[in-house]
This record gives sequence, structure tokens and C-alpha cells, in this order.
Amino acid sequence: MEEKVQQITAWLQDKVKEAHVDGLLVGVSGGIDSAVVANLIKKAFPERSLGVIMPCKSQSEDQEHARLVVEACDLPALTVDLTETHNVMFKNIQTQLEAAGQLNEDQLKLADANLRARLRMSTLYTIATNHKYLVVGTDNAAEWYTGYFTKFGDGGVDLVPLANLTKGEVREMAEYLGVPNEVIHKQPSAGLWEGQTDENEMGTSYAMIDRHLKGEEIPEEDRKIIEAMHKRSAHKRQLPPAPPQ
Ligand SMILES: Nc1ncnc2c1ncn2[C@@H]1O[C@H](COP(=O)(O)OP(=O)(O)OC[C@H]2O[C@@H]([n+]3cccc(C(=O)O)c3)[C@H](O)[C@@H]2O)[C@@H](O)[C@H]1O
Ligand SMILES: Nc1ncnc2c1ncn2[C@@H]1O[C@H](COP(=O)(O)OP(=O)(O)OP(=O)(O)O)[C@@H](O)[C@H]1O
Ligand SMILES: [Mg+2]
Repeated sequence: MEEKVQQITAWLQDKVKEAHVDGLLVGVSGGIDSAVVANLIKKAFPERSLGVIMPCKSQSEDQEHARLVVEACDLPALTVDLTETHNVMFKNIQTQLEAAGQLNEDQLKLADANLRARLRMSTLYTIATNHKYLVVGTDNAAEWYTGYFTKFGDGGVDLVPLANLTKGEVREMAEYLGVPNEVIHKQPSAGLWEGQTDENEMGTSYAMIDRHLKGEEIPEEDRKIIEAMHKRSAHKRQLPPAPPQ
């Protein structure tokens, strides 16, 4: 882990130099992935890194955990509450759809959730522009492979330092970096709706995805779910297609 942390830290420093920017920032949710990235950007740029905490109807426990994370690694942090912004924007869109007779109730929860992720992205880029920093993403190999992120939301970032680490390796790195225990041991959740956990929504577990990524045998049912997610999300890992010339 020591070597991996050093490699990623050096890579972050190279990327900032190449981009001629001044530093790095990350959205800190109170979950393990952003906790690890918070520690890595602080190591890479002790004086030029920032955490942004963006509650959006979030559970207060998550906010507490986010604070614990930034305090434990001494990362300066800003809090931007997006609850009101989200309410106003989502209600406005919903009203127009309703008036036009086009509202699809079945998609409401997902649309609401993805808007939160995209408001966070917009907030991070606004702050990044202000500071001349890059936006650092938190997707790990399991999320990247399955496309378990919002396109142009939490997937809309400049660098993805954990993209080659399985969820298990992220956990190991979190332990090595001294991420608070309560953050390491809670259920992974995107916090997109009440009671949501990643594993409930996906219908498989990070342990299974990790094993599949390492080339190990897993039950056929899990393999099918994972491969279907991978195929369905191919567009998220590519640039938007344009017609041939
Ligand atoms: N073939 C294709 N070619 C080009 N574009 C295509 C496309 N198929 C869909 N699209 C576009 O992509 C959109 C669907 O993708 P997207 O908007 O991402 O939405 P979608 O993949 O449906 O939902 C996002 C998923 O990521 C999860 N998530 C989100 C945020 C954070 C986390 C977390 O772990 O923290 C997890 C969330 O719970 C949900 O399951 C469609 O609305 C359409 O615009
Ligand atoms: N309330 C929030 N404040 C700031 N950033 C957030 C918030 N919610 C989500 N994010 C950003 O979106 C990313 C994606 O969320 P995701 O749930 O995958 O990661 P995590 O919360 O760090 O870890 P876990 O998967 O274990 O919950 C977060 O890592 C973080 O960068
Ligand atoms: Mg989370």
C-alpha cells in the first residue's frame, strides 16, 4: 500500500504540472472512496488541496462522517449546501413536464438522484475554476467497470486516481491512510435516496465484482449482472460519438 500511495501521489503531482494548474479538489461525501482521495490529494499538495462537502437532502450522519474525514487528514474544506438549489431546479423542471403532460413518474426517482450528482459536479467545477484546480474523481475499478456512476455527474471529473483499485484495495488503502473506522466500515451508498445502498441497487456485491475483475470464478447469476452493467454503460467510458465524415 505504501508503494501504491506513493505512485498515485506522484501521478497526481505530474498531472497538475502537465495541466499548468495550481492544485486539486474533491467532493467529500463521508464515504470511503472520497475519504481515500481526500488523503491522496492532501499528500500530493499539502498546501494546495481542498475538500468540498455538498449536502443535498443528505443524512446528517454522512455530513458528520465527511467532517471526520477532512479533519483526520487535515484537508481544508468548504461546505456548499445544495438542498435548496436542487429543490428549486427539480420542481421547476417537474412543473414544466407536468404542464406538457410529459412527466414519467417511473423515472422520477432516478432523475432526481442524477440531478443531485450533476449539481455537485457543477459546484466542483465552479470552485475549480476559481482556484485553478483540477477536479478529482473517486470511482474505483468496480464502479468504473460497471458504470455505476452518473454520467457527467460524479463521473464528470478530470482525473480518476482509484480507477485501477478494486473496492477491497480501496478499503485496504483507507486503513493504511488512517481513514476513520466508522467511514471504512459502513455500507457503500451513493446517498441518492433514503436507505439506498449500492449493493441493493446493483443486485450483486462489490466482493463479487472485485473477484470477477481479478479473473476469479463467480456464480453465473452475478457474472451476468456485472457483464450486463458493463455493456449497458459502455457509452459512459467513451467520448460522445459523432457521425463519420
Ligand atoms: N447507448 C448510449 N449512448 C449514449 N448515451 C446513452 C446511451 N444510453 C444511455 N445514454 C445516456 O445516458 C443516460 C443514463 O446514464 P446516467 O445519467 O448516468 O444514469 P443511469 O446510469 O441510469 O443512473 C446512474 C446510476 O449510477 C448510480 N450512481 C450514481 C451516482 C453516484 C453513485 C455512487 O456510487 O456514488 C451511483 C445510480 O444509483 C444509478 O444506478 C441516459 O439518460 C442517456 O442520456
Ligand atoms: N454529500 C456529498 N458531498 C460531497 N461530495 C459528494 C457527496 N455525495 C457524493 N459526493 C461525491 O460523489 C462521489 C461518488 O459517491 P460514492 O458513493 O461512489 O463514493 P463514496 O461516498 O466516497 O464512497 P461509497 O461508495 O463507499 O459510498 C463521492 O466520492 C464524492 O466525491
Ligand atoms: Mg457514498
